Amino acid sequence: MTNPRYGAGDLGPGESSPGPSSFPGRRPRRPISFPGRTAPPSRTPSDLAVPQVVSQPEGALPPSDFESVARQVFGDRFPLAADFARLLVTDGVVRGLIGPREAPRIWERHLVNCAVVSEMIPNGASITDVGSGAGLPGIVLAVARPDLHITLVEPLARRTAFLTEAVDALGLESTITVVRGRAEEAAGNFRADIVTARAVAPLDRLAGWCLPLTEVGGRLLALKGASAVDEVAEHQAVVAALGGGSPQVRLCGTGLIDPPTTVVEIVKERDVVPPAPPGRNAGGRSGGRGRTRRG
Ligand SMILES: C[S@@+](CC[C@H](N)C(=O)[O-])C[C@H]1O[C@@H](n2cnc3c(N)ncnc32)[C@H](O)[C@@H]1O
Repeated sequence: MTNPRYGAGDLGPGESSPGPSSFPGRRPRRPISFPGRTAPPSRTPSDLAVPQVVSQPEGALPPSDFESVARQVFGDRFPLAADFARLLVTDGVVRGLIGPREAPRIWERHLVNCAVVSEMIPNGASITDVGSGAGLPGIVLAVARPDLHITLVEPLARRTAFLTEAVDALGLESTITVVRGRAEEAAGNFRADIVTARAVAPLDRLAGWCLPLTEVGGRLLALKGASAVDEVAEHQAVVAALGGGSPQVRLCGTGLIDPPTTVVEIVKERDVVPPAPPGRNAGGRSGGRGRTRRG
């Protein structure tokens, strides 16, 4: 079973470590096909007399007892959500981005679980999704909310290739940008009203990566599992030192999904100059406690 703290994406065999950062993102192109949506085979007149049943891979459509919830959450974008689901349970599984056991629960545990977070996102907001993996929650939010402008930050080439192909296949090029790199390397390159992250890192590390990418007055929305309350208690002093306000635990999708999605919301109150990495102190030797500000 997937650890909710670390999410659906698995660092499986063959995962490469990130190469040099690539800001802005590369967009390798390789077409993704949609099983069940590809051109039908040529038919003979006798074929036409027999109703064709197109079989769907497991998870491509929501379970019947969950379909009304999925339709309610995605509205008229439900068919696009189904395209993404199909992609995740086919290419996503084959390419090791989604565990095969996630397919039957892809809608409830992943798609709808992420989409309900849009309750907390105002119209037209800019979003940076850190550690998108297979596009959770970034692509899901773009599917549910065409008004958003979303940047997906992901260091692993195998995953950015999938993300880029998925964005193209879903026709989301005008609202999503894929950036290959680590969040901490992206600081200074761009900022967003809201930074999302799901199952990426403990809250202290996450705040250190994400608050520099957040506009002052903007928010970090960290999708967490049952650990949320403990993480807030453990890390709120670090969050404050990083310029964040008091972290609040919110629930999204209450009455729709059980359990609702737990989100730790942190308002960025001020900019903080990050400490220098070890070995970069003024004397050029390791062991320094912080950066010397010049000028
Ligand atoms: C467990 S996966 C979660 C993926 C996705 N958010 C989900 O919920 O399924 C963690 C992701 O964070 C990415 N990641 C790890 N360190 C990162 C960093 N410093 N900056 C950005 N992404 C990072 C990993 O490459 C991986 O795709």
